[in-house]
Amino acid sequence: MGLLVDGVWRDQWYDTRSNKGAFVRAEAQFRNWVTADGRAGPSGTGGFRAEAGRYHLYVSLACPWAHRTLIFRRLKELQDLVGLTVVDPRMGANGWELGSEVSASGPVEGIRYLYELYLRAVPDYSGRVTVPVLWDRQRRTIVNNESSEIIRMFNSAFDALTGNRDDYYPVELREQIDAVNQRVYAEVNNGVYRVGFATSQQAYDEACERLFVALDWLEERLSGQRYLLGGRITEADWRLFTTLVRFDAVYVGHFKANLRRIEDYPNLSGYLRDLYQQPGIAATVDFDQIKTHYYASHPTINPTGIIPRGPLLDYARPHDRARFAESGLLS
Ligand SMILES: N[C@@H](CCC(=O)N[C@@H](CS)C(=O)NCC(=O)O)C(=O)O
Repeated sequence: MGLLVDGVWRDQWYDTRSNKGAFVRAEAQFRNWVTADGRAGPSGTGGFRAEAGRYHLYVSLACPWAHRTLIFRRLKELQDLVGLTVVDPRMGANGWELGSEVSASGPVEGIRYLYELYLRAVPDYSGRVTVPVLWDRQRRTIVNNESSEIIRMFNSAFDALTGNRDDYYPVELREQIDAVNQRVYAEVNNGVYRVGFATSQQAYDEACERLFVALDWLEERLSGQRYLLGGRITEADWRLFTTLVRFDAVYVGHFKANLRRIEDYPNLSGYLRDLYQQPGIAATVDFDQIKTHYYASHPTINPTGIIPRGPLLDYARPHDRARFAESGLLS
Protein backbone atom coordinates (compact mmCIF):
# COMPACT_ATOMS: atom_id res chain seq x y z
CA MET A 1 0.00 0.00 0.00
CA GLY A 2 1.15 3.51 -0.60
CA LEU A 3 0.29 6.92 -1.94
CA LEU A 4 1.13 9.42 -4.67
CA VAL A 5 3.43 12.34 -3.96
CA ASP A 6 3.58 14.93 -6.76
CA GLY A 7 2.56 12.27 -9.24
CA VAL A 8 5.07 9.65 -8.04
CA TRP A 9 3.99 6.43 -6.35
CA ARG A 10 5.53 5.70 -2.93
CA ASP A 11 5.07 2.39 -1.17
CA GLN A 12 4.40 3.58 2.34
CA TRP A 13 2.11 2.49 5.21
CA TYR A 14 -0.13 4.94 7.09
CA ASP A 15 1.76 7.41 9.20
CA THR A 16 0.38 6.98 12.71
CA ARG A 17 3.53 8.15 14.48
CA SER A 18 2.65 11.83 14.22
CA ASN A 19 -0.65 11.09 16.00
CA LYS A 20 0.53 8.99 18.96
CA GLY A 21 -0.34 5.75 17.24
CA ALA A 22 -3.79 6.85 16.13
CA PHE A 23 -5.07 6.38 12.57
CA VAL A 24 -6.36 9.61 11.05
CA ARG A 25 -8.18 9.27 7.73
CA ALA A 26 -7.32 11.75 4.97
CA GLU A 27 -10.17 13.60 3.21
CA ALA A 28 -11.09 12.50 -0.30
CA GLN A 29 -9.98 15.09 -2.88
CA PHE A 30 -12.28 14.71 -5.91
CA ARG A 31 -15.58 16.27 -4.91
CA ASN A 32 -17.56 17.08 -8.05
CA TRP A 33 -21.16 15.95 -8.41
CA VAL A 34 -23.12 14.31 -11.17
CA THR A 35 -26.45 16.15 -11.28
CA ALA A 36 -29.60 15.74 -13.37
CA ASP A 37 -28.94 18.92 -15.34
CA GLY A 38 -25.17 19.21 -15.07
CA ARG A 39 -25.18 22.13 -12.70
CA ALA A 40 -22.61 22.07 -9.90
CA GLY A 41 -23.60 20.14 -6.77
CA PRO A 42 -22.86 21.01 -3.14
CA SER A 43 -19.11 21.01 -3.86
CA GLY A 44 -16.78 21.09 -6.85
CA THR A 45 -17.57 22.32 -10.35
CA GLY A 46 -20.42 21.68 -12.77
CA GLY A 47 -20.45 19.96 -16.14
CA PHE A 48 -21.22 16.43 -15.02
CA ARG A 49 -24.74 15.79 -16.28
CA ALA A 50 -26.39 12.44 -15.58
CA GLU A 51 -26.19 10.47 -18.82
CA ALA A 52 -26.43 6.78 -19.65
CA GLY A 53 -23.03 5.19 -20.29
CA ARG A 54 -20.99 8.24 -19.40
CA TYR A 55 -19.79 7.29 -15.91
CA HIS A 56 -17.82 4.33 -14.64
CA LEU A 57 -17.39 3.12 -11.09
CA TYR A 58 -14.22 1.49 -9.76
CA VAL A 59 -14.75 -0.52 -6.59
CA SER A 60 -13.22 -3.20 -4.44
CA LEU A 61 -15.74 -5.76 -3.24
CA ALA A 62 -13.77 -5.84 0.00
CA CYS A 63 -14.08 -2.16 0.79
CA PRO A 64 -16.98 -1.00 2.97
CA TRP A 65 -16.95 2.50 1.43
CA ALA A 66 -17.02 1.17 -2.12
CA HIS A 67 -19.67 -1.34 -1.09
CA ARG A 68 -22.09 1.52 -0.35
CA THR A 69 -21.83 2.71 -3.94
CA LEU A 70 -22.35 -0.81 -5.26
CA ILE A 71 -25.50 -1.12 -3.16
CA PHE A 72 -26.89 2.17 -4.45
CA ARG A 73 -26.04 1.25 -8.03
CA ARG A 74 -28.16 -1.86 -7.53
CA LEU A 75 -30.99 -0.27 -5.49
CA LYS A 76 -31.38 2.55 -7.98
CA GLU A 77 -31.13 0.22 -11.00
CA LEU A 78 -28.11 1.93 -12.45
CA GLN A 79 -26.31 -1.22 -13.64
CA ASP A 80 -26.96 -0.51 -17.32
CA LEU A 81 -26.15 3.19 -16.99
CA VAL A 82 -23.02 3.21 -14.86
CA GLY A 83 -20.22 0.80 -15.75
CA LEU A 84 -18.30 -1.16 -13.13
CA THR A 85 -14.73 -2.32 -12.63
CA VAL A 86 -13.83 -4.48 -9.63
CA VAL A 87 -10.21 -4.23 -8.55
CA ASP A 88 -8.29 -7.22 -7.24
CA PRO A 89 -8.89 -7.93 -3.56
CA ARG A 90 -5.20 -8.06 -2.70
CA MET A 91 -3.67 -4.65 -2.31
CA GLY A 92 0.11 -4.90 -2.60
CA ALA A 93 3.09 -2.59 -2.88
CA ASN A 94 1.52 -0.80 -5.87
CA GLY A 95 -1.84 -0.33 -4.22
CA TRP A 96 -5.08 -1.42 -5.89
CA GLU A 97 -4.53 -3.39 -9.07
CA LEU A 98 -6.80 -3.76 -12.11
CA GLY A 99 -7.06 -6.22 -14.86
CA SER A 100 -6.55 -9.76 -13.63
CA GLU A 101 -9.26 -12.42 -13.87
CA VAL A 102 -11.73 -11.00 -11.37
CA SER A 103 -11.74 -7.61 -12.98
CA ALA A 104 -11.72 -6.11 -16.42
CA SER A 105 -9.48 -3.09 -16.76
CA GLY A 106 -12.37 -0.70 -17.43
CA PRO A 107 -12.74 2.09 -19.97
CA VAL A 108 -9.24 3.56 -19.60
CA GLU A 109 -6.65 1.86 -21.79
CA GLY A 110 -3.19 0.93 -20.71
CA ILE A 111 -3.38 1.13 -16.96
CA ARG A 112 -2.63 -1.64 -14.51
CA TYR A 113 -2.88 0.09 -11.16
CA LEU A 114 -5.55 2.38 -9.79
CA TYR A 115 -2.95 5.07 -9.09
CA GLU A 116 -2.48 5.37 -12.86
CA LEU A 117 -6.16 6.29 -13.17
CA TYR A 118 -5.64 9.06 -10.62
CA LEU A 119 -2.66 10.29 -12.64
CA ARG A 120 -4.78 10.42 -15.81
CA ALA A 121 -7.05 12.83 -13.94
CA VAL A 122 -4.32 14.85 -12.20
CA PRO A 123 -0.76 14.13 -13.41
CA ASP A 124 0.86 15.60 -10.30
CA TYR A 125 -1.68 14.26 -7.79
CA SER A 126 -0.58 13.93 -4.19
CA GLY A 127 -2.59 11.81 -1.79
CA ARG A 128 -4.03 8.40 -1.17
CA VAL A 129 -5.39 6.29 -3.98
CA THR A 130 -8.68 4.92 -2.77
CA VAL A 131 -11.80 3.18 -3.97
CA PRO A 132 -14.53 3.96 -4.82
CA VAL A 133 -13.78 6.17 -7.82
CA LEU A 134 -16.42 7.60 -10.15
CA TRP A 135 -14.82 8.19 -13.55
CA ASP A 136 -16.19 10.35 -16.37
CA ARG A 137 -15.48 8.72 -19.76
CA GLN A 138 -16.39 11.91 -21.59
CA ARG A 139 -14.10 14.36 -19.83
CA ARG A 140 -11.65 11.60 -18.92
CA THR A 141 -11.37 12.61 -15.32
CA ILE A 142 -12.40 11.59 -11.83
CA VAL A 143 -15.72 13.09 -10.80
CA ASN A 144 -15.63 12.03 -7.20
CA ASN A 145 -13.88 9.58 -4.86
CA GLU A 146 -15.95 10.08 -1.71
CA SER A 147 -18.49 7.30 -1.20
CA SER A 148 -20.91 9.33 0.92
CA GLU A 149 -21.31 11.75 -2.00
CA ILE A 150 -21.42 9.13 -4.74
CA ILE A 151 -24.38 7.43 -3.03
CA ARG A 152 -26.21 10.77 -2.80
CA MET A 153 -25.74 11.29 -6.55
CA PHE A 154 -26.91 7.76 -7.28
CA ASN A 155 -29.91 8.32 -5.01
CA SER A 156 -31.42 11.00 -7.23
CA ALA A 157 -29.36 12.32 -10.18
CA PHE A 158 -30.34 9.56 -12.63
CA ASP A 159 -34.03 9.31 -11.63
CA ALA A 160 -35.34 10.76 -14.89
CA LEU A 161 -33.32 8.22 -16.88
CA THR A 162 -34.21 5.13 -14.85
CA GLY A 163 -37.70 6.06 -13.65
CA ASN A 164 -36.63 4.71 -10.24
CA ARG A 165 -37.63 7.34 -7.71
CA ASP A 166 -36.91 5.39 -4.53
CA ASP A 167 -35.49 7.90 -2.10
CA TYR A 168 -33.06 6.92 0.65
CA TYR A 169 -32.45 10.52 1.71
CA PRO A 170 -35.97 11.97 1.97
CA VAL A 171 -36.20 15.68 2.74
CA GLU A 172 -38.22 15.21 5.90
CA LEU A 173 -35.62 12.87 7.44
CA ARG A 174 -32.42 14.55 6.28
CA GLU A 175 -31.56 16.21 9.53
CA GLN A 176 -31.99 13.01 11.50
CA ILE A 177 -30.15 10.93 8.89
CA ASP A 178 -27.22 13.36 8.97
CA ALA A 179 -27.07 13.19 12.77
CA VAL A 180 -27.07 9.38 12.83
CA ASN A 181 -24.52 9.26 9.99
CA GLN A 182 -22.17 11.55 11.82
CA ARG A 183 -21.98 9.33 14.88
CA VAL A 184 -21.98 6.07 12.93
CA TYR A 185 -19.17 7.35 10.69
CA ALA A 186 -16.92 8.54 13.50
CA GLU A 187 -17.38 5.63 15.85
CA VAL A 188 -18.35 2.66 13.71
CA ASN A 189 -17.51 3.03 9.98
CA ASN A 190 -14.23 4.78 10.60
CA GLY A 191 -14.15 3.49 14.17
CA VAL A 192 -13.23 -0.05 13.15
CA TYR A 193 -10.28 1.34 11.19
CA ARG A 194 -9.21 3.43 14.16
CA VAL A 195 -9.20 0.22 16.19
CA GLY A 196 -7.48 -1.92 13.56
CA PHE A 197 -4.87 0.55 12.35
CA ALA A 198 -3.87 1.86 15.80
CA THR A 199 -0.20 1.36 16.51
CA SER A 200 -0.21 2.21 20.21
CA GLN A 201 -2.06 0.47 23.03
CA GLN A 202 -3.64 3.71 24.13
CA ALA A 203 -4.96 4.61 20.67
CA TYR A 204 -6.35 1.08 20.30
CA ASP A 205 -7.98 1.11 23.75
CA GLU A 206 -9.65 4.45 23.15
CA ALA A 207 -10.95 3.55 19.70
CA CYS A 208 -12.18 0.16 20.92
CA GLU A 209 -14.04 1.69 23.84
CA ARG A 210 -15.76 4.24 21.58
CA LEU A 211 -16.67 1.62 19.00
CA PHE A 212 -18.46 -0.63 21.49
CA VAL A 213 -20.21 2.23 23.25
CA ALA A 214 -21.59 3.14 19.82
CA LEU A 215 -22.62 -0.44 19.05
CA ASP A 216 -24.43 -0.59 22.41
CA TRP A 217 -26.23 2.63 21.47
CA LEU A 218 -27.26 1.15 18.11
CA GLU A 219 -28.43 -2.07 19.77
CA GLU A 220 -30.64 -0.02 22.06
CA ARG A 221 -32.00 2.10 19.22
CA LEU A 222 -32.82 -0.97 17.16
CA SER A 223 -34.65 -2.61 20.06
CA GLY A 224 -37.53 -0.16 19.57
CA GLN A 225 -37.65 0.30 15.81
CA ARG A 226 -36.93 -1.76 12.72
CA TYR A 227 -34.46 0.60 11.04
CA LEU A 228 -32.28 3.47 12.21
CA LEU A 229 -34.86 6.11 11.29
CA GLY A 230 -37.99 4.06 12.00
CA GLY A 231 -39.99 1.96 9.58
CA ARG A 232 -38.24 2.79 6.35
CA ILE A 233 -34.76 1.94 5.13
CA THR A 234 -32.66 5.03 4.53
CA GLU A 235 -29.13 5.88 3.51
CA ALA A 236 -28.13 5.68 7.18
CA ASP A 237 -28.94 1.96 7.22
CA TRP A 238 -26.88 1.16 4.14
CA ARG A 239 -23.94 3.12 5.50
CA LEU A 240 -24.04 1.09 8.70
CA PHE A 241 -24.71 -2.20 6.91
CA THR A 242 -21.41 -2.35 5.02
CA THR A 243 -19.47 -2.15 8.28
CA LEU A 244 -21.73 -4.60 10.14
CA VAL A 245 -21.54 -7.23 7.44
CA ARG A 246 -17.72 -7.22 7.67
CA PHE A 247 -17.60 -7.09 11.44
CA ASP A 248 -17.64 -10.72 12.51
CA ALA A 249 -15.81 -11.86 9.37
CA VAL A 250 -12.80 -9.55 9.66
CA TYR A 251 -13.00 -6.76 12.22
CA VAL A 252 -13.30 -9.06 15.25
CA GLY A 253 -10.19 -11.04 14.32
CA HIS A 254 -7.99 -8.98 12.02
CA PHE A 255 -8.75 -5.60 13.61
CA LYS A 256 -9.06 -6.94 17.20
CA ALA A 257 -12.48 -5.31 17.59
CA ASN A 258 -13.40 -8.21 19.79
CA LEU A 259 -15.26 -7.12 22.92
CA ARG A 260 -18.37 -8.56 21.33
CA ARG A 261 -19.40 -9.92 17.94
CA ILE A 262 -22.43 -8.61 16.04
CA GLU A 263 -23.88 -12.10 16.56
CA ASP A 264 -23.88 -11.35 20.31
CA TYR A 265 -26.26 -8.42 19.84
CA PRO A 266 -29.84 -9.71 19.34
CA ASN A 267 -31.16 -6.57 17.64
CA LEU A 268 -28.10 -5.59 15.60
CA SER A 269 -27.66 -9.13 14.31
CA GLY A 270 -31.32 -9.44 13.28
CA TYR A 271 -31.14 -6.02 11.66
CA LEU A 272 -28.01 -7.04 9.77
CA ARG A 273 -29.78 -10.13 8.39
CA ASP A 274 -32.86 -8.06 7.53
CA LEU A 275 -30.76 -5.73 5.39
CA TYR A 276 -28.70 -8.58 3.93
CA GLN A 277 -31.92 -10.24 2.79
CA GLN A 278 -33.30 -7.18 0.98
CA PRO A 279 -33.59 -7.82 -2.79
CA GLY A 280 -30.25 -7.80 -4.59
CA ILE A 281 -28.13 -7.08 -1.54
CA ALA A 282 -26.64 -10.52 -0.82
CA ALA A 283 -25.17 -10.51 -4.33
CA THR A 284 -23.17 -7.39 -3.46
CA VAL A 285 -21.48 -9.15 -0.50
CA ASP A 286 -18.40 -11.24 -1.29
CA PHE A 287 -16.93 -12.75 1.86
CA ASP A 288 -14.03 -14.39 0.02
CA GLN A 289 -12.83 -11.06 -1.30
CA ILE A 290 -13.52 -9.33 1.99
CA LYS A 291 -11.40 -11.80 3.95
CA THR A 292 -8.70 -12.04 1.29
CA HIS A 293 -8.31 -8.29 1.12
CA TYR A 294 -7.99 -7.56 4.81
CA TYR A 295 -5.92 -10.56 5.86
CA ALA A 296 -3.62 -10.49 2.82
CA SER A 297 -3.12 -6.75 2.34
CA HIS A 298 -1.98 -5.53 5.74
CA PRO A 299 1.40 -7.17 6.41
CA THR A 300 2.02 -4.94 9.44
CA ILE A 301 -1.08 -6.47 11.07
CA ASN A 302 -0.95 -10.00 9.65
CA PRO A 303 2.60 -10.73 8.44
CA THR A 304 1.94 -14.33 7.34
CA GLY A 305 -0.96 -13.26 5.14
CA ILE A 306 -2.86 -16.35 6.24
CA ILE A 307 -6.59 -16.04 5.62
CA PRO A 308 -8.65 -17.77 8.32
CA ARG A 309 -11.23 -20.38 7.38
CA GLY A 310 -13.92 -19.04 9.69
CA PRO A 311 -16.01 -17.79 11.18
CA LEU A 312 -19.01 -19.69 9.86
CA LEU A 313 -21.72 -17.14 9.21
CA ASP A 314 -25.22 -17.48 7.80
CA TYR A 315 -26.90 -14.17 7.14
CA ALA A 316 -29.60 -15.83 5.06
CA ARG A 317 -31.19 -17.42 8.12
CA PRO A 318 -34.45 -15.94 9.42
CA HIS A 319 -34.62 -12.73 11.43
CA ASP A 320 -37.35 -11.41 13.67
CA ARG A 321 -37.45 -7.80 12.52
CA ALA A 322 -40.92 -8.11 10.97
CA ARG A 323 -42.20 -7.95 14.54
CA PHE A 324 -42.13 -4.20 14.12
CA ALA A 325 -45.29 -2.78 12.58
CA GLU A 326 -45.37 -0.70 9.40
CA SER A 327 -44.48 2.41 11.38
CA GLY A 328 -41.25 0.66 12.33
CA LEU A 329 -42.22 0.68 15.99
CA LEU A 330 -43.34 -2.23 18.13
CA SER A 331 -47.11 -2.64 17.83
N1 LIG B 1 -13.55 8.61 2.32
C1 LIG B 1 -13.39 7.57 1.36
C2 LIG B 1 -12.55 6.43 1.90
C3 LIG B 1 -12.27 5.35 0.91
C4 LIG B 1 -11.17 4.39 1.39
O1 LIG B 1 -10.42 4.69 2.33
N2 LIG B 1 -11.04 3.23 0.73
C5 LIG B 1 -10.01 2.27 1.11
C6 LIG B 1 -10.42 0.85 0.90
S1 LIG B 1 -11.57 0.28 2.09
C7 LIG B 1 -8.79 2.45 0.24
O2 LIG B 1 -8.92 2.50 -0.98
N3 LIG B 1 -7.62 2.54 0.85
C8 LIG B 1 -6.37 2.63 0.16
C9 LIG B 1 -5.44 3.56 0.89
O3 LIG B 1 -5.82 4.19 1.85
O4 LIG B 1 -4.30 3.64 0.44
C10 LIG B 1 -14.76 7.12 0.91
O5 LIG B 1 -15.65 6.94 1.76
O6 LIG B 1 -14.96 6.92 -0.27
